[in-house]
Amino acid sequence: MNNEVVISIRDLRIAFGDYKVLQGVDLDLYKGENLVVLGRSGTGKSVLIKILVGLLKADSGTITAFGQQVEELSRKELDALRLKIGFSFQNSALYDSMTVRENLEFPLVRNARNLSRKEIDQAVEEALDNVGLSQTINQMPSELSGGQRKRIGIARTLILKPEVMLYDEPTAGLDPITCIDINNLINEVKERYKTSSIVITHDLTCAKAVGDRVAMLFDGQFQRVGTFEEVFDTDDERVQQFYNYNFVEERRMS
Ligand SMILES: Nc1ncnc2c1ncn2[C@@H]1O[C@H](COP(=O)(O)OP(=O)(O)OP(=O)(O)O)[C@@H](O)[C@H]1O
Repeated sequence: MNNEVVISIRDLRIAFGDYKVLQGVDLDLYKGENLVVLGRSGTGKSVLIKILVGLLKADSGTITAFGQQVEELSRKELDALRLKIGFSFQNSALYDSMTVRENLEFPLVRNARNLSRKEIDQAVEEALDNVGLSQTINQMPSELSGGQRKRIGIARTLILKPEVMLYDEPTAGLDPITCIDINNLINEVKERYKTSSIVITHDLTCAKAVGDRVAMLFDGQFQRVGTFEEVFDTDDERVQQFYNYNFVEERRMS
């Protein structure tokens, strides 16, 4: 991690009707770090990610990405920016009627990069190899386990070589061993692709394993930001409750 900021969010606000979800969010993502966003259900984590990728528009506030103020970009500039930010959806969002190969080719072809057949094949093979699933290239998503589907979803995002990765609940619905595999993969992606990442999760084991820093959202703002240990070293009841609930749940499950 270094001191270069790749995404900077200032005083971001959004409300749905009278319901204020984000109420002045400030956050910096540094180059090369994994930043984990924690928060209870409904605190606005997904809303924040959706604003970052342009699926939702904030009521006010600024986002600066790679030195450009997002609100001031033209449509064309925004499209170029979106290619630098890869979004790995919670449900992997694979196309069930396409093979793994076709799923991976899709973003390359759609973004019309004038690649040759050979270049496409190489990119698919490399992305699959980097998530450890070369052998699944001709399989259908329905033939894969939940953990494998997550990996393919991540490979499909990585194939465009984004500078920033956004992971939405990467370990949701996976068993504890598969969760460890996915955590390791997130760390490997950081090393191999030199990405900066925002990881949204409820899973404290994941937060601890991948987070260089953790940011905890409640009452519409990041109330605590720091290393995992720094964030949870507090008497704040809401933070303690979140910590205890998570680890108690995990013990119950194991
Ligand atoms: N398009 C929308 N219109 C109206 N309300 C919305 C919309 N999107 C989100 N919300 C509301 O904003 C709040 C925050 O939602 P969000 O999905 O960001 O929560 P979250 O922190 O990601 O929760 P979870 O961990 O359960 O996924 C919720 O109360 C949700 O109902």
